[in-house]
This record gives sequence, structure tokens and C-alpha cells, in this order.
Amino acid sequence: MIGKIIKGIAGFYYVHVPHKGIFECKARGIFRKENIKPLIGDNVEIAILDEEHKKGNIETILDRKNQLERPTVANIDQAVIVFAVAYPEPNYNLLDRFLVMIEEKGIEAIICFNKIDILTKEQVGSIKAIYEKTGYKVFATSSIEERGIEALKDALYDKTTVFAGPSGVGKSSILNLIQSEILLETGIVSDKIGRGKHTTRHADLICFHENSYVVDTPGFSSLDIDHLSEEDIKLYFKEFSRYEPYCKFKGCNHLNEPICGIKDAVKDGDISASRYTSYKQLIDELKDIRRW
Ligand SMILES: Nc1nc2c(ncn2[C@@H]2O[C@H](COP(=O)(O)OP(=O)(O)OP(=O)(O)O)[C@@H](O)[C@H]2O)c(=O)[nH]1
Ligand SMILES: [Zn+2]
Repeated sequence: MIGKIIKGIAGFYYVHVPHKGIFECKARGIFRKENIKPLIGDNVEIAILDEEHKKGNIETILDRKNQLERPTVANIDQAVIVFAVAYPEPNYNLLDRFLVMIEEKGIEAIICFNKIDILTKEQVGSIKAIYEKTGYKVFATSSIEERGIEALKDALYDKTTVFAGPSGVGKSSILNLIQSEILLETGIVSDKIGRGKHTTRHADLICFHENSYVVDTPGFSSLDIDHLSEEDIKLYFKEFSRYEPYCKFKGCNHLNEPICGIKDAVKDGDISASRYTSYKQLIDELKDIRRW
């Protein structure tokens, strides 16, 4: 049977098998055979030892598609970056850093602006507009008024999703809503394992629906960009590439070059000024790092 490791405690792994429930497993033999340690998020093949008491043994770890560190979690499909529209005020440079990190990992990014109850519809609209041109999915939610949660949730089915974002933006509030609705709908008892504050280096997955998992401690604890190159940054501002053919110089950095498709797109409003500002800031930051 194939399941997913959602939690690990003291040598036991808790494996969620869709439509069957959660099995408490040991990983006897695995270390020896494959010389790899099972991770939260691993898809594993288990042998059932005791159906009634839901006990099993992990036999095989299936190939990992990716792995995030600190905390370590495997096979992430996408990341929801949550920012508040206010309290705290959105820091777009920080948001764009998150996007760069997520692009680097090669996973999908979704943007969620929460606390929309605080601002007018127009104000929220202009914040969303900054990112709608990027091609990322953008959601607007209020966990207090339970608005927009359904639409966000629809984007999470059949995926494993990390929630990332600064402190106080409402990640836990959103996750609680996603989870509790599902508990009512499906009767899956996840006993809310994995909720609460993590100080450790591991995170638990919360299964909110068959084949659908969320994790609220993302592997983006460091947003340092010093290991990246300027080329990487260019690439990770993914809406830029469309306009690159209009740059006069091959390898254009979109900074001081006289004829630049990206700068033109910013002028025309096709690329958000805010995104371009973040781009320049990140490139400057890299140059500063290199200088030392
Ligand atoms: N007005 C408003 N306040 C909200 C909303 N969502 C959350 N809050 C409040 O914002 C504060 C932070 O919410 P949390 O859900 O703890 O935020 P978090 O992102 O999980 O924060 P950390 O655990 O520090 O990472 C709480 O006081 C919430 O009541 C919202 O949609 N609207
Ligand atoms: Zn250019």
C-alpha cells in the first residue's frame, strides 16, 4: 500500500494512506537497504502488520521529487505565500524574495493576500494587480470574515502545499479554516496533529482531504540570496522573459542598457513597477555581497 509520511515521532512514522487512514509504522530495514532516512512528505510503500490497530512497516521510499530544508520536508508541489494587505503592511521586496526562493526550488507559487476585511475593495484590487501581471495565481482572503477561503482551498486539492509568509499575516487562521471545513466534510480525523508552534527542525503535514496536504512551517527560513547569481534572479522574475526579446543586447541586465524590453514593459505597465524595483534591489544586493 502506498501512503505519505505526515509525522514522525521517536522512531515511528505516521503514514496516511488515502481512504484507509493513518498507520503507525516503523522503518525497519530501510536504513540498511537504501541508506536513506524517511522524511515527512515521503511517499512510501508500507506493509500492514496489524490492520485493526493500524500498524505497519515502511518497505520502500519512493523517489523524491524535491526536498525543502529547515524544516525538512519532501515532495512539495506548491507554496502559498501569505501576506496581509495591512497589519502588517505588505513588504513587496520580501514577497518577491519568497517568490525567488520558490522559483529556485522549482515549485509552484501561489500568492494569498489576507485580511482584506481591513481595506476597501479598490485598495485590495490595486494590491492584487501588482501580481496579476506576473502569471502567479493571486487570492484575496479574510479569515475573520471567511471570505475567499473556498477559492484558495480549491487550489490545494490533490497537492502538498507549504504555507509561507511573515509572522502575523494570518497563516494559522487560514489553515485552521481549511482544515476544519474539511474535517466536517469528510470526517477524516487528523486530530489536528502538526498544529501549533514548531521550534524544531521538522514539520508535520496536515491531511485535509484524501491526497491533499498542507504544512505551515515552510522550508524558507532563510531568504538569503547570496548563493544565487544575477542570471538566476533574472530567470526567477519569471514574467520578464516574455519581454527579453525586445532587449537590444543579448544578456541584457535590464538596468542601464539603453534599449530594454523589460524597462519598456515597466513603462507600459505590463510589468509592475514594484516588481522591477525588487529586481533592482536584489541585483544591487548581490553586487554588494560580491564586492566583499
Ligand atoms: N482583520 C483580520 N485579522 C486577521 C485575519 N486573519 C488573521 N488575523 C489576525 O492576525 C493575527 C495573526 O494571525 P495568525 O493566524 O496567528 O498569523 P500567522 O501568520 O499564523 O502568524 P505566525 O504564527 O506568527 O507566523 C491574529 O490576531 C489574527 O486574529 C483577517 O483575515 N483579518
Ligand atoms: Zn533588458
